[in-house]
Amino acid sequence: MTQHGVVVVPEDTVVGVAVGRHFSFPPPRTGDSCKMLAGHIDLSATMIGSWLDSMKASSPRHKLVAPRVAAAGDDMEHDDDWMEKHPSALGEFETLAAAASGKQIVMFLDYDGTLSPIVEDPDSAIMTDEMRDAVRAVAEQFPTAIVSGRGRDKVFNFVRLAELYYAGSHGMDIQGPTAYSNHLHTPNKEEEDQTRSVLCQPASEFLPMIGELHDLLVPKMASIPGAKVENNKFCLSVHFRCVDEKKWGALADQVRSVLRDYPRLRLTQGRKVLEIRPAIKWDKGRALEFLLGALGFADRADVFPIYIGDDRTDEDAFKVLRNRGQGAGILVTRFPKETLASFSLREPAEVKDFLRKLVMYKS
Ligand SMILES: O=P(O)(O)OC[C@H]1O[C@H](O[C@H]2O[C@H](CO)[C@@H](O)[C@H](O)[C@H]2O)[C@H](O)[C@@H](O)[C@@H]1O
Repeated sequence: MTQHGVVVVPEDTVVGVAVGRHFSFPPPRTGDSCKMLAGHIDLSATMIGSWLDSMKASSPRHKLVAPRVAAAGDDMEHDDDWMEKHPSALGEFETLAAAASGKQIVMFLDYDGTLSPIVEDPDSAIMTDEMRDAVRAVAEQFPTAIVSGRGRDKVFNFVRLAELYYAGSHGMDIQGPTAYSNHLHTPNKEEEDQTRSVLCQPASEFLPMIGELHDLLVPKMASIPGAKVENNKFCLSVHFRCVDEKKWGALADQVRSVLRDYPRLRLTQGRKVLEIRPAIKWDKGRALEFLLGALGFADRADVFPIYIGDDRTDEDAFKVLRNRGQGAGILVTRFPKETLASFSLREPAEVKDFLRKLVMYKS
């Protein structure tokens, strides 16, 4: 839906799922599911008339109850159905491993809600040492990238693994590893230099505009208790997780009034956050494609990208995998959600278990 020239996309909206009747993996290269979720436009069409409704819709209340933890009286019918279409990547690990067999796995990991649990204060979303060890072990086996809405430096400071690729600002700020990694099985200088030189910043011209908008929004948001503006370099996040629901309308109005003067920026909605970013054709899916190309896998049939993420912005990457007919998208969620991912995991702890299992399988 477009409101005053700004596109708003609900991120956590709980909707009915119509992605085929049964789980099929690998997913079809092109199919109804891709058409249904083609970009943000279809989804916005399901939105209820206003920003406020959209923000409220981003607070799902029905938790996903997987069969293994079902309690008496739980509404199992919907969950069973959803789980059948998006089975646990842990439960179906053998299926996934069989599909990846003989192929080069490339791992893509979202940060918030995937490697660290969602917390109230965005600056406190730390990653546990156990999770860091699991990611480090994966990166020893496969090329591994962090793909986040956060600024690249900020997400690096949380993850602190120099051997990874980082794609910050929703993929608009990409940099290769700054330390050698074992997955480069031929550690010659030329190859290492090539890897380190990977850099892509398709929205660099927007940097002054984003800075200007940040300086305008901070004093406006100061009047709304609990609101927080986060500078993610090529994007901005306006957090409302700690804002009284009665003030959400005022917050949305303030953001909308400021954005009216910036037609080259667009708005999406994440988990209790409004995300402002350049209106260019670049997203986490494009970042995934760029990195596969930089790694030399653009046209290779023997590559198996795995993308794990929890948010609406990760759907762009799941869609790329569907369109390529390659790899596996894994959605981290406790709620049944419309998604193009093939598998699911319920929380970061399960992501950690999955990463560990993958490392053990490959060693
Ligand atoms: O792509 P991601 O790495 O998932 O980044 C998306 C947004 O994540 C962060 O916000 C979310 O996590 C916070 C910490 O748990 C939470 O407080 C907030 O409500 C969530 O929306 C990050 O702070 C944002 O800048 C990112 O856009």
